Amino acid sequence: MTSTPDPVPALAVRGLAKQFGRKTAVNGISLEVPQGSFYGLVGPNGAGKTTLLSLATGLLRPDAGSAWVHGTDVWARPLEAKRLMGILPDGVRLFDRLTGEQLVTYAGLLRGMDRETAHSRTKDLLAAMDLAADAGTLVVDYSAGMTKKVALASALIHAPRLLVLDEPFEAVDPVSAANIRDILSDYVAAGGTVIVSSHVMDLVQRMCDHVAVVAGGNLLAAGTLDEVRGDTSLEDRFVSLVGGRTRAEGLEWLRTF
Ligand SMILES: Nc1ncnc2c1ncn2[C@@H]1O[C@H](COP(=O)(O)OP(=O)(O)OP(=O)(O)O)[C@@H](O)[C@H]1O
Repeated sequence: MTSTPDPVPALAVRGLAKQFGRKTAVNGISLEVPQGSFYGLVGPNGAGKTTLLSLATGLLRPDAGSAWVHGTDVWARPLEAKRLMGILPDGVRLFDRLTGEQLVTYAGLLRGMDRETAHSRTKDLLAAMDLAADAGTLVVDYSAGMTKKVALASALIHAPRLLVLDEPFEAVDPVSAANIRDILSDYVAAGGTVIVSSHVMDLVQRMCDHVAVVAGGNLLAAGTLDEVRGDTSLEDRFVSLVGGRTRAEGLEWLRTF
């Protein structure tokens, strides 16, 4: 017996747009993220990646457009949609006067988990993130990379079907990053879907099977990794799509010694 693939994308967005004053951060983007994909979102600084992910996950209200998670309208049925998602937002404040252990457990309790399950999953997650020794430390005293990891643990605790991770590897050491990559790969192999935004092309190229390139609030390319990069590297394709390579003219004063 052959099973037919589920045609409902893990995330679908149509015509998402957001303006901040006169700045168009996201300029009517439509995109589909297939179930079971490891999807990379890349773009230069200020491209609109964080804004796009915030609009798509219900953190920021769009001026126009819609988003669906596994067919559930994010803005019409937010509770249902959020139950399906684990989100690692960029730069959002955590309850940092809790210890790492309290914060992750609290995330589980907020998701309606019983205390025992929340405790045991917290223990597993802190060990997987190499934070077990700092479980009792206040999050405010964590380093940037430790904070990123504890936020990721909080996003994973309810075993969501879709993980949306904004710059998950920023400030994370290479050993922890490799451990996190393994966790995410296993999660995708088990049928979960991951969306990561990243500036690190090499990482996206090694980890992701799909990629979207965003610049100036527009979607420049999207598809499987091979469709987007063609026969070049993702980095070369990115530079040719986005442009912006400049010679350091006007900085002659920096070479006067
Ligand atoms: N709250 C805000 N108020 C005003 N402008 C904003 C706000 N958030 C984002 N912007 C602007 O929208 C544009 C897109 O920003 P966004 O943070 O989405 O980019 P990004 O691709 O995530 O960038 P980076 O890779 O540097 O994190 C930028 O020009 C930014 O200055």
